[in-house]
Amino acid sequence: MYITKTPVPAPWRIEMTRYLARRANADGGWGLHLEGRSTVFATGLYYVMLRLLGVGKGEGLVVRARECLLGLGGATGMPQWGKIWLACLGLYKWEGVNCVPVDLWLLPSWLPFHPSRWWVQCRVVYLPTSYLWSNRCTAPLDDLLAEVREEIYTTPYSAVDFGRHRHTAAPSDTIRSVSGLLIFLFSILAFWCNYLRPQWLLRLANRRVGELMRREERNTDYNCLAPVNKAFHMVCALYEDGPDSERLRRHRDRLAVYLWLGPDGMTSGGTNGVQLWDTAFAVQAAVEAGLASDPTVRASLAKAHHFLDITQLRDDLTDDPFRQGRKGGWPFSTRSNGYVVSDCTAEGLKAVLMLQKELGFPALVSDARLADCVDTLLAMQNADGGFGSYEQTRGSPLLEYLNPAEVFNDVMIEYSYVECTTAVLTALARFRAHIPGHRARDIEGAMRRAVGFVAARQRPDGAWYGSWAICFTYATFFAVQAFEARGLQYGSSDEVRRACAFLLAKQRDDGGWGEHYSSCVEKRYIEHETSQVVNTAWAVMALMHAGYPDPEPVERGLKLIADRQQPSGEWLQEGVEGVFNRTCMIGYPNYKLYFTVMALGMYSRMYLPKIQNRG
Ligand SMILES: CC(C)=CCC[C@@H](C)[C@H]1CC[C@@]2(C)C3=C(CC[C@]12C)[C@@]1(C)CC[C@H](O)C(C)(C)[C@@H]1CC3
Repeated sequence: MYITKTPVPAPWRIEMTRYLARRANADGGWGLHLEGRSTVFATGLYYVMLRLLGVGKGEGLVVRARECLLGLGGATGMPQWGKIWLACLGLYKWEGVNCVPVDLWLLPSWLPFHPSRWWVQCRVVYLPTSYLWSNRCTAPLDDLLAEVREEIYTTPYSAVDFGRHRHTAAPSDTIRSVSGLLIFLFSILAFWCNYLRPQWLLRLANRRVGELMRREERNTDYNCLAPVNKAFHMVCALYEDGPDSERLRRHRDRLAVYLWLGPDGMTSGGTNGVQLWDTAFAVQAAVEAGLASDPTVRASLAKAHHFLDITQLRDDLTDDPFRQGRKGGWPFSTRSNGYVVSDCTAEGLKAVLMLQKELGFPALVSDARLADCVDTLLAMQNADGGFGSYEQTRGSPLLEYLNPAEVFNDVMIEYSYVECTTAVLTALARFRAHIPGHRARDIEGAMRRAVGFVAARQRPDGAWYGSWAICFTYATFFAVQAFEARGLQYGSSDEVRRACAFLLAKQRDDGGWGEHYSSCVEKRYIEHETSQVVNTAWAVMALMHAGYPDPEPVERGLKLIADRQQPSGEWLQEGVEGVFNRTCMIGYPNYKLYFTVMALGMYSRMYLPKIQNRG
């Protein structure tokens, strides 16, 4: 907003500053995520943000943040993604940013390292940043920027030798080191970009990148895939189309979709919301708990049903060869986001099937549209039998050697995930039970290969590693459902028995489960200081899906969940729930509301009748 001279409304300034003040660590800095220790990446960018929001150099929040930043070595240690922003603002020189050449997008797509083969979240970030880097887009220096320049380094700005800091990343920020191969390639590419590449080729590549960017904007109603590429696109729109352009105006109109005003102030979400995902699970929880006969809940389910109907993606994109087929699928948030996600599609499909085929809701979504959904899912399966997030895997894991980001691991290509795979498998099973005539053999084959993938991913200790929430309890909750969908439970499957043994070994004296987010980072089960209702809900549901014969551990877990429910009906916020890229945590504040209800409901459906029969 600062670069494009988009005024920040006064309430936003106040609330964003309040958010940063409430979320600052004791050392004055901020981390990569809500609970993380301070890094140069976060502290440096938030420092600059506070200053641009008008907070004075001498104010406490800013003074403490500056001390923290300089204590961590100053902004030269910023990872590449942060350096790009500083360079756009003229607070860092482009010669100190490793190259992101636009030329990449002119290469033929059969090349094994072509950007179309990268994970879409990564690809969409390097598209606009290639434009910004290759054209050295820099905001004009003004008084404020000139001041801030002098505040973020341990030496005066003029004394920083930026060219020497291309590969510098502070120890606090280095989750992975950039490969020697890439450092070598960077120097060749920099030479090409700086000295050899003819101007006409730069113009051609700029035009190509511009077309691809406009396509992304058009296809997402100017939201773009996520806030990271959205912000870069908005700056590109200024440089390509000018300050008064229609394109920039449309970007401005779509800023607020990412902003979230909560009790701590205003922040940005990782997406334009969690609408489809939360709706699909809330529906499943209500159905699981047998609440659909309650008139209030039924009215709310009817509205959810309408939302599921209007959020389904109804067509494939004809103008974008890089995009996965999406007809009949569901996105994570809203239809305007437009990107199909395998497990969002699966959970959406399950919710619609429950409502329409099991509870007698009207057929808003026709069988033909449900069949489109299944076709799209089947086309997303990977060669290893698993399912990725947005697309089929298109490149080799060797591409990780070309990952230029210091802060994110395993982001270069799509991988198969246990959670996504199970979600799809269970959705296919439910679909086949209701519509047995559509591609029954393909579905059977896909299910067989999917469960094979899940089985192969089980760890020797019986658990599965979770990629999208914390962590082993989450993935194990999914994985046992994959076996259940194939008729395999405690009595018939060794894998399921080992999964139960793992979970039982982690149950705590108070009956709950509590997993700390560092499980994701360190890839081993790490206890939280306290039991967590969300982990507990996943663990007891896993035991129930597994058909674990003894209800006692399940009951003890549910007792903890019930005891923590507030008189208002809600559960209070506990530790952060989600994760991406192994290291970055992300909140899912509704998990504590619907997974708890789902667990309680599942028990009342499965066990209570048996107990009542026993008298
Ligand atoms: C690269 C950066 C920092 C971009 C912004 C963050 C995005 C990459 C994150 C934010 C939310 C996020 C974790 C999400 C997902 C992918 C990565 C996202 C979009 C997906 C869709 C992957 C599949 C998962 O099963 C699930 C559906 C839970 C999540 C939802 C949120």
